[in-house]
Amino acid sequence: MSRIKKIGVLTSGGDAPGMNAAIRAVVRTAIFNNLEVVGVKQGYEGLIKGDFETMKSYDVSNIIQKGGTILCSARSEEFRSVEGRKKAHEQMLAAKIDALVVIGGDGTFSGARIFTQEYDIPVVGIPGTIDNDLFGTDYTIGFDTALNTVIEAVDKIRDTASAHNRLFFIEVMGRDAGFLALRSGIATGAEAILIPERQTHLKDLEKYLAKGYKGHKNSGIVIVAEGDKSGGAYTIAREIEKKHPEYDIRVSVLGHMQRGGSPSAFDRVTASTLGVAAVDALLDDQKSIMVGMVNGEVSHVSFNKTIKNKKVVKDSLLTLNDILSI
Ligand SMILES: Nc1ncnc2c1ncn2[C@@H]1O[C@H](COP(=O)(O)OP(=O)(O)O)[C@@H](O)[C@H]1O
Ligand SMILES: O=P(O)(O)OC[C@H]1O[C@](O)(COP(=O)(O)O)[C@@H](O)[C@@H]1O
Ligand SMILES: [Mg+2]
Repeated sequence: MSRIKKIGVLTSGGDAPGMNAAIRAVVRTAIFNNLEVVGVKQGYEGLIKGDFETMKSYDVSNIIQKGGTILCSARSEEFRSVEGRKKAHEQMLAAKIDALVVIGGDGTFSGARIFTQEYDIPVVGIPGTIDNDLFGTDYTIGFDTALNTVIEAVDKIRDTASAHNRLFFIEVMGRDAGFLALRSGIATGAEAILIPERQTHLKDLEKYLAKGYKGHKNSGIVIVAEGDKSGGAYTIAREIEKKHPEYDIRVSVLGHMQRGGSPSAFDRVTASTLGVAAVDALLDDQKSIMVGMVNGEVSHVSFNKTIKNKKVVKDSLLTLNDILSI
């Protein structure tokens, strides 16, 4: 029999579509198992301030389809300090919260790992980030929705690019990760994809463009991940413009619209599955783990493993785009 009676749930880091579906699943699974559940507002900031709200089943009605997070999210500087985490622990003791479900990305889990090393509190993580950059899960909640949002935007840009015979550099999110750029590039038939995990030389990019955009096509799309080493879409566009004044170049930075919107069916189902799995794991006395999806099944990966290992970008996908973009 688990000793856990009351759990807290929070969302942290960049928000992602499907976080609400995960909150709903955590709250309802906890109640189903006769646990009390409190929502912690604004991620670790709320934990430090004791910003807690008891949640009932009806508090999570009508949220499965909503983007953002009803609990709000934050990037908390204070939680990075020993004092900040001490305050968070004191607030948890005062509210009699025995365990936590944290929904977020790699940073959120790094914070959770340190917290569980300092204090003996069971914490289970649910991967929620549009970046899909977590080792130990094929998908993170929000990635599929963001991907579809990017695709819709790029398709529209392609229409106007074709009408004017233009070359567009489109910047998508991903400070450290190129998964969104890579998949959206393939799905929109981009002429080139630039991601942080690979160095693309200007000469190679010029070659692609000479073959594709200036070869026989009436438009060109280069997808640039925010964190690409070339310095972002504007920088790389300027470099190409200097060498090729004959190209008609435009830049579009998609920005935070990529993080909003109603979650896709895939993200809703993944979020629901992982929300249930997270509470089940706590009831099973597991701690310091992330629940994820591998080959369609729920996986359990230690925070240590998911933090220390880097999810690998498949070379085969880059090769595939090289073949298809000629
Ligand atoms: N090394 C760390 N120690 C303590 N807390 C951390 C650490 N790294 C991240 N965090 C906490 O997790 C929060 C979310 O991390 P961040 O990287 O912004 O987003 P994500 O979880 O989506 O990757 C940070 O604002 C911070 O409060
Ligand atoms: O909203 P902010 O603070 O500008 O952060 C932007 C970053 O957040 C993300 O959207 C999501 O990153 P995290 O999930 O790691 O928080 C990145 O793709 C992007 O680089
Ligand atoms: Mg992150």
